[in-house]
Order: sequence, then C-alpha cells, then structure tokens
Amino acid sequence: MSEEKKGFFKGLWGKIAGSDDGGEGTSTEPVQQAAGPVSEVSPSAADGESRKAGFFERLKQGLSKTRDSLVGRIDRLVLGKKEIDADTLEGLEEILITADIGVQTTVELIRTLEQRLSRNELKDGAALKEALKEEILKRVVRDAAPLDTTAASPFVIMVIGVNGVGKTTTIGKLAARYCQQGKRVVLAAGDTFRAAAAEQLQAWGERAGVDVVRHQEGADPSAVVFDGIKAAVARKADILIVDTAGRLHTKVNLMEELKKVRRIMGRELPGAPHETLLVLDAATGQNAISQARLFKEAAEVSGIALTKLDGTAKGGIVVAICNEFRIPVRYIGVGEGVEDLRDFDPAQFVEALFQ
Ligand SMILES: Nc1nc2c(ncn2[C@@H]2O[C@H](COP(=O)(O)OP(=O)(O)OP(=O)(O)O)[C@@H](O)[C@H]2O)c(=O)[nH]1
Repeated sequence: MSEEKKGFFKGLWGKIAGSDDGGEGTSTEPVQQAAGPVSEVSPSAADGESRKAGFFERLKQGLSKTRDSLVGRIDRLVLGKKEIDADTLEGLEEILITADIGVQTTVELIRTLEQRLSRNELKDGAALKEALKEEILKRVVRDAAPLDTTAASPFVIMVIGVNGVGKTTTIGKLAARYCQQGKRVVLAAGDTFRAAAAEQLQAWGERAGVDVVRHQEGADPSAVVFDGIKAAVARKADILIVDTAGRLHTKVNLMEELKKVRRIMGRELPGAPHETLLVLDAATGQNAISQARLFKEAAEVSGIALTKLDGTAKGGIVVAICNEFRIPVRYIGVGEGVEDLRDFDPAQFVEALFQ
C-alpha cells in the first residue's frame, strides 16, 4: 500500500476511534471501542437527538457547495421579486441545469412550476422557492427505501461501479457500520484486476475486525465469490459484501464478468445477490448519469450509493438520479469519515439543501 493510502487510513480510523493518535497501532482495539453496540453509544433519547442534530449539521456542511451553487443562485434570482414571470422561470431553468439536476428533470420541474404559476400559486420569490423545494422532494422521496439487510442471512451485497468512485471506501464504511450494529460481516475482494484493490479491502477489514476473503491478483473473481459465500455461510455471517472490478480490458468484458459473478452467487446461494449496489461519484456530474444508465441496463442495479457530495457543487445529481432511474438511493457520502456515509433520507437531504 502506498504511504499516501496508509496515511489516509490512519487519519480516517483516528476519526472513528475519536482518538488523536490517528488510529495508530495494528490491533483493532481502538476501533472496537468506538464501534461498540449502538445502545452504548447513545444511551439516552437526549443523546440520540443531539446526534441527529450533529448529523444534520454535518450533512448541511457537506452539501454547502451544492447549496451555494443551487439555492444561493436561486435566492439571488428571486430575492425581493414581487412577481414571478416567464423570465424568472427561464433563469431558474438555467440554474437547475448548471447545478446538474439534468435536462429531463429540469424540464419536468419547470413545466410543473409553469402550471402552478398559471394557477396563481407562485405570487412571489419565496413562494417559487417553496414550490421548487416541494417538487424536488416529491421526486426524491418517491422511490426511497433504506436497505433492509435482514431479509436473508447471509445477506449478500454486490458492490459495482467504475474505478475511483469510492467503492472500496464505501464497503469499508458499511462494514464498520454493520459491525457497530453487532452484525457479523465478511468481505470478498472480487476486484482481482487492480493490483492494490484486495490489499485496500484487507486493510479496511482488519481495521473493522471483519474477515476478508481474497485471492491472488489476476485470479478468477468468481472463485473469490465462491469462497466468500462458503466462508459467510460457514461463519454464520449476517452480511457478505462483495467488491468487484471497476475496469477491465473492455466495457463488454466488465459487464460479462459482473454477470458471471452474479450467476455464481445465485448458484451457490439462491436469491443472492440480495442487493446490487451501484456506487457513483457525485462530483462527476453527468458522467454519473451515463454510468447509471450503463450499469442499470447490464447489471440489475437495485440500489445506489452516491459518494463525494461534500467536495462538489454538482449535488443536484441526486435529484436527477432519483427522478430518472427510479432506483432507490440507499446511501450518500458526504466526507471521508465513517460517519460521513449515511442512509439517504430524502426529507433531510432537501432540508439541508434549502436551509
Ligand atoms: N470527500 C470524499 N471522498 C470520498 C468519499 N467516498 C470516497 N472518497 C474518496 O475517494 C477516493 C477513491 O475511493 P476508493 O474507495 O479507493 O474508490 P474505488 O471505487 O474503490 O476505486 P478503485 O479501488 O480504484 O476501484 C478515496 O480517496 C476516498 O477517500 C466521500 O463521500 N467524500
């Protein structure tokens, strides 16, 4: 592992353990301390409330660039407007498109707002902003569904997505979070194509104190998955998370391999994978939309994780993804810490965006 990656892991796990030593040391002790049962972390309802408030503030902070580029510009457009007209809606249309809400969703939103305008529902700038917020919420809430991992045991999550979107980090964060909930987790390093992928996953596994099934670089990913399922069943794991390659020699190869991996899973454990989680990098904007289209067609995606919403002004992509693909967004990533991968809560998201 590169020094840079080592440094990253140290910093990250320092944050989880809440220690200043940067997560120093090889034992999993500091992690287990912080990753105790949830009830120990939040013993009272008051603590629960303050944690919730803390989460919301962090979400707001994570979304600050998007809020500035979207809501900040809308505020400037409508500020003090006593009347809304076609020009205002045209200005709004441009803002929505440049904030990566996507052409299709923008056109729908503007059409709906035009109808509301013609019904005299948008009397001023504040009413327009409120109506937009409502219409966005309608579209992000429609298919929202948190991932229920109790539907099977082991519950198999196959994680897919192109290189660099945050797949391994997301798997690591999920493993740590499920461990916190007292679940038994196994990871399978199905990305045998990229040299450091299994190593990176192993590091996450060690830190979270979960088993990682891995083979040599270049091995057949299906063999890793086969062993992963055997290990998860033998160890009575609640959850098996399978990493997959994000890049192969060609796109066709990649999709064929994902299909093969899926076939093997289903053969070894009927019903698996129970979730095919597509990871997308929000900062790539419209590229994330193209990736969603490609993977949806070829890989039976059942849920989406959108990462890196913190570093980007392109957070409008969440709205586009929810509205255009009708696949539930399960998680959003708003930072590098474990706490920064969170369940996607549409109402909270829209509130954080507009506040
Ligand atoms: N700021 C921020 N960075 C993130 C987030 N999620 C992942 N990252 C960073 O994105 C980079 C790439 O993440 P990886 O998990 O290595 O991505 P990957 O998809 O597994 O990439 P490959 O292993 O190359 O296939 C890392 O530096 C992560 O820390 C997020 O929500 N916010």
